[in-house]
Amino acid sequence: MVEPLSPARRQALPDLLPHWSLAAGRDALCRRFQFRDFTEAFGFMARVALLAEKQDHHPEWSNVWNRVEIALTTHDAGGLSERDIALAAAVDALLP
Ligand SMILES: C[C@H](O)[C@H](O)[C@H]1CNC2=NC(N)=NC(=O)C2=N1
Repeated sequence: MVEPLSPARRQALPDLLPHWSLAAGRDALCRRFQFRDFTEAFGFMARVALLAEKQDHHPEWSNVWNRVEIALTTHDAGGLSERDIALAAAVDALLP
């Protein structure tokens, strides 16, 4: 079991992760990414996959050609946890 995100950290989310928003109807952080083409989008996904394995925390995501949508939530916590913040920040750091 993983600790759910504290109310204070939850309140800080917009400052901590300004590019991510709370999903409608579920406790998840989401962000859409757009790239030049499929090769770039898939290259990004490959890098995120390596991060996910390193952090043992895995995204829910979809890809349509040059677009990637990521949702982060912690199944073991039944909602957001610090693991989602850590992975979102690491994903952001991949981008220029
Ligand atoms: C056993 C393994 O550590 C867990 O199942 C991990 C793997 N990746 C995970 N990813 C996500 N998003 N949530 C989890 O609760 C989770 N748990």
